[in-house]
Amino acid sequence: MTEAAMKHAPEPMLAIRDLHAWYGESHVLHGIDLEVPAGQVITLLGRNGAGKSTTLKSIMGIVPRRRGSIRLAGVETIGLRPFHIARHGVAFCPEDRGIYATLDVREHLELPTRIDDSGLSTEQVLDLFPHLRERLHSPGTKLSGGEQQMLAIGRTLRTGARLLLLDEPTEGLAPSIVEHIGDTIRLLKAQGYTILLVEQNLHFAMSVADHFYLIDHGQVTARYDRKGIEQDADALLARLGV
Ligand SMILES: Nc1ncnc2c1ncn2[C@@H]1O[C@H](COP(=O)(O)OP(=O)(O)OP(=O)(O)O)[C@@H](O)[C@H]1O
Repeated sequence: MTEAAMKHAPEPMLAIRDLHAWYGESHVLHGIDLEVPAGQVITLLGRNGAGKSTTLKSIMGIVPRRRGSIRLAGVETIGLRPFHIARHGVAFCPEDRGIYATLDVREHLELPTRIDDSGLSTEQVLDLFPHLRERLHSPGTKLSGGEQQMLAIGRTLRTGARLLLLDEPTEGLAPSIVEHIGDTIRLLKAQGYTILLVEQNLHFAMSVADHFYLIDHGQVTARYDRKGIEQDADALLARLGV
């Protein structure tokens, strides 16, 4: 690309450079570099403990100590607090889904802070996940794992965020529900959302993602496009230990 073309290239939705993160004395990310272009689905793959969740949490600013650069649509956020980072249009679905016993489905959907008016209404979320409409007054923890995951994703869509960070959305779910989550991710992508996904299920990841990063010991050790991941899938499955 010429210098002039580079000047006019749009900033990626998310650009991470030389990201380090620590829990107390424990140094767990060792210079992560990654880019998430707007409108794409990117998956982080890696063994347990590799640093995938910590990468997502670092983007949200909820890791105690981090260093490097995390730019959201060109804006540096490494020094910002979580609330301010969220206002730049990013929302996080944690691995434990963050669903409460004391709130019912409707309350979970009415609780999120809206960053602007582009967030879905509760009705629009219920149209996307009709199962939830039938469970509107059920306490969050009485829902099945799949319903909890739909609620966790639905809650992020209420905020108006356009970059969604999903941590292992298919973990522990039955195949038909995994398929529904896959359909939802493809639909969100078609609607222009950008998604950064952590996933252990390689076949699921291959069915939704455009690009893949392999994380090992807090570093990116490989990058694949769709074609590359298909060619390397068997070796990768052995490497991931799944
Ligand atoms: N709150 C914490 N306090 C201390 N160490 C932590 C904490 N959370 C994670 N770690 C450690 O940081 C490293 C990276 O963990 P992380 O959860 O990011 O890995 P992961 O790739 O997401 O794997 P998993 O699927 O097991 O969550 C691991 O060694 C883990 O034990």
